[in-house]
Amino acid sequence: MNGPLSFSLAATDGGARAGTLHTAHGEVQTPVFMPVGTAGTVKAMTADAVRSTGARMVLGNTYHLMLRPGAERVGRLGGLHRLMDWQGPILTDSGGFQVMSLAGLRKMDADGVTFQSHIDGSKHRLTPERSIEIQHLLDADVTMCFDECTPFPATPEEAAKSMRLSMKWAARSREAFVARDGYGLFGIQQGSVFEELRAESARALTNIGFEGYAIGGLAVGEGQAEMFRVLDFSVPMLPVDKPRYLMGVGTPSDIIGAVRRGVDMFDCVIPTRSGRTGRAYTSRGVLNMRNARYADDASSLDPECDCPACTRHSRAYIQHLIRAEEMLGPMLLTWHNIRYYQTLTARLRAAILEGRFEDEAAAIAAHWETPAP
Ligand SMILES: CNc1nc2cc3c(=O)[nH]c(N)nc3c(CCO)c2[nH]1
Ligand SMILES: [Zn+2]
Repeated sequence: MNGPLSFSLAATDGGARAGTLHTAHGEVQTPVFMPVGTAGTVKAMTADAVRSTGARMVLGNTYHLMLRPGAERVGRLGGLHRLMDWQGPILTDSGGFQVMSLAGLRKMDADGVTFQSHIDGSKHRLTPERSIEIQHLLDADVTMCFDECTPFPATPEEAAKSMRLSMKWAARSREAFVARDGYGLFGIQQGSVFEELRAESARALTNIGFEGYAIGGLAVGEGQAEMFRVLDFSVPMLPVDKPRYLMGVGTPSDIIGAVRRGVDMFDCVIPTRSGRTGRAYTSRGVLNMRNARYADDASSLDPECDCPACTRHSRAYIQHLIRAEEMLGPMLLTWHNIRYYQTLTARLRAAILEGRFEDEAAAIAAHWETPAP
């Protein structure tokens, strides 16, 4: 393909959108949910299993991969696609968020952040230039700007200072990014929960110009109502012809509400992390598969799901695997949860294309109300 990663809008239904991302590693239909593959693997899943869920784009993390196995090593070995044997597009986060939430001893300054590895205590430094270089070595189709996710809650003064630093880093990220056909750099809007700061951030990013725009600084403890309130004014500030990516979101109900407000792309650890802890996201709500009530339940985990866990096994078997701490337990539940999230976004996309988004959203949510059997 010629030119940078691009986005084409196929339909809108109210605020909701259906479109296509055109990337160096293929097309991706939106709304899209990207399974998190933090350290170069979607935990407990082979690449074939991830693909069989319908997922076409996954997320990787600069922070984890720079510490282990190392960015230059991943580059020498042919990049993340080669290592993972993943043919679809990969989006990598830029490291700032993970440093603040994971690393030991860290020192932020106007130029970047110095921190200690949570793995072996070794010292590292990330600047916008180094983060962009690492993401290039990883061969990410979508590179994220190096930013600071403003902690929540923040005063307007704290949020303004943090956002303005991220906007300086966004300009330096753009400068450092090496353009390649089908690859793109996304800016990340900050400004916490304050409308004027969100507007200032959107203006700064639009003036620099990016292939996509992320909404950062949310899903940090503000709660769903506050997140939706902020999205109501933040999303329309972003260019209508570029993809909007809400970072770190979320539950199925978060995703429906954010799609309603014009968000196109999502990533979240919920389906993978909760799968490993025995929680299943199903058409009838969330089931805790450790629960004794499933010991003799020969029925399917989710009667509406076509994944191996739901078509070839029973709730009783899955409960046994989780209780016995068998590896197959997290594998089957992760597989199912990722499949559930892919089915959700595919249903939302189909509904938007047919102008029946609200009906579909209501039908999906109605089933959650029925108490889990
Ligand atoms: C779980 N909630 C969440 N909020 C986020 C907010 C940000 C953010 O503001 N900036 C960057 N670079 N990443 C973020 C990430 C990691 C993406 O999964 C977030 N994840
Ligand atoms: Zn299933």
